[in-house]
Amino acid sequence: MRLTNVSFRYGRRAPWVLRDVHLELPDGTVAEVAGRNGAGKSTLLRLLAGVTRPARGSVTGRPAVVGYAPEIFPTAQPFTVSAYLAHMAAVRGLPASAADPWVERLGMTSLLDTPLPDLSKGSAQKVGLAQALLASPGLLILDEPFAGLDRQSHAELPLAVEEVRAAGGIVVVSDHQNGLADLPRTLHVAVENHTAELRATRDAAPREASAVIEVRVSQADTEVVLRKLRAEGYQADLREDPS
Ligand SMILES: Nc1ncnc2c1ncn2[C@@H]1O[C@H](COP(=O)(O)OP(=O)(O)OP(=O)(O)O)[C@@H](O)[C@H]1O
Repeated sequence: MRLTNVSFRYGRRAPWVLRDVHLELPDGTVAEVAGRNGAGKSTLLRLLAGVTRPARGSVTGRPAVVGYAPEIFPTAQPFTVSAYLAHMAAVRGLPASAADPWVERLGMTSLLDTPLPDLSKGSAQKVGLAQALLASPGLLILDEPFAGLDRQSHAELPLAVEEVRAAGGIVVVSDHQNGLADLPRTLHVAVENHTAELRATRDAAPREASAVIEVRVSQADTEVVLRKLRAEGYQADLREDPS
């Protein structure tokens, strides 16, 4: 996906927020967007997501399915959580059950009958994440996704990000909370002086000397065990049973 000469301002006489941005994001990458407050991170994320169109320049190669979770989820909508997620699935031509795995992984089952305006900030954040993830996006844009999240969803989100990346997708995240610090192969995008630039790749912090432990589990438990280990920050891989 590529931004070519992209410029944007909020109104014809407003100052430019971004000018002549050139940015290339290869498939299968996670890009972390950083910059001071007001630098234009959220604006860049909206341009990438296609929610906002550039005043000048072009965005090409955007994957067909885009999931976008804004910094603040708009709760002033006349839906319960389940009705909202079913609606968002239907908009994407999917059955309501498409949201089920995310309802479970983000620990939202008890919220399903809650009207959106009654949600706490953290719960609203989860609904925003679930609607962004439910269609298996090829481009996932997350604006400060860790703010206000509880422990379960805080642990689950890096796994979700890694799944999108591993499937060849692009993930772009602004993340003051550093919730993705352990993910390898993260690109770093600096937003400053009205532009956005790729900086050196930040690899995950080098690990201390490591060891491999073999754990045998029943076929049915593999997904659960892998997820738990990864949530704890371990590198866990599935190996065919040679016996
Ligand atoms: N809807 C809007 N109308 C007018 N100006 C806006 C609008 N949204 C953002 N801006 C302005 O554009 C600039 C960039 O804002 P943006 O929200 O993209 O920055 P940010 O880096 O995400 O900031 P923060 O870290 O505080 O979230 C700021 O000067 C902001 O005031």
